[in-house]
Amino acid sequence: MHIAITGNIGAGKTTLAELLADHCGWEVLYEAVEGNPYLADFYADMERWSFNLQVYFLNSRLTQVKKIMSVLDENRANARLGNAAPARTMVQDRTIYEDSAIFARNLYESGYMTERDYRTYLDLFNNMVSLVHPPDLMIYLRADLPKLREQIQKRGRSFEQSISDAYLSSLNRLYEDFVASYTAGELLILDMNQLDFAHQPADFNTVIRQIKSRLTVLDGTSRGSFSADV
Ligand SMILES: Nc1ncnc2c1ncn2[C@@H]1O[C@H](COP(=O)(O)OP(=O)(O)OP(=O)(O)O)[C@@H](O)[C@H]1O
Repeated sequence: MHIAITGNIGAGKTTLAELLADHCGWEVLYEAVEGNPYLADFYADMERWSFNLQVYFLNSRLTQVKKIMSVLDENRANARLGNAAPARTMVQDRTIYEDSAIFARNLYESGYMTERDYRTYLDLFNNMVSLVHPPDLMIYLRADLPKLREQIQKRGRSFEQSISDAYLSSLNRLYEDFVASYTAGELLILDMNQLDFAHQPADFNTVIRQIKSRLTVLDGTSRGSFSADV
């Protein structure tokens, strides 16, 4: 099973992924911030570094997807052979779809990426995404601006403190568009303005119940596909 957590900067994806790993024994593929050679430069000068960062993220996301595909292949082979090994569930902290439909699109629409670079990026994205299966379940963490701000401040990464309200709001608008038209797989929306699963066990139980009920309806459903246009 492949589960993805999607949402704006500071929405709580990493926290949820960690809790799911602890509670359900699922394996998480995190978005590596340490070691990202462009992120700090990008926040200091988006126009200069937008294309470089997007290519970097595309590649790292494809690496994750290849790992997930190999685990799912292994699950299927074990099931075919009647092997008793339990099927592994992989949790992905942000998807390749968000890089294109939200971050790259926002940079292009805000004038931080040229049309030439954006078209090249989309060609690369569409080529890559044709090899990718959507997750079985996508969990969208919806959070308003004050919530995102609070989280970004609390975690205190220095290069993220310069992120503007306008940037976060544009991303939120694109996230809402993305989720409204997402039909490639099962989708669960969690309202992070109301839920505090990191500190309230009752909230975490509610989330777990909702995830489990979505997973039970998955049997027998077919998967969709995804591509992007300028
Ligand atoms: N395609 C992208 N383009 C620009 N910035 C990106 C892209 N993907 C990720 N980022 C940035 O990389 C950093 C990743 O941080 P992290 O993995 O902690 O995620 P996050 O979005 O802050 O999630 P959360 O707080 O919900 O766990 C953030 O600053 C995020 O905005």
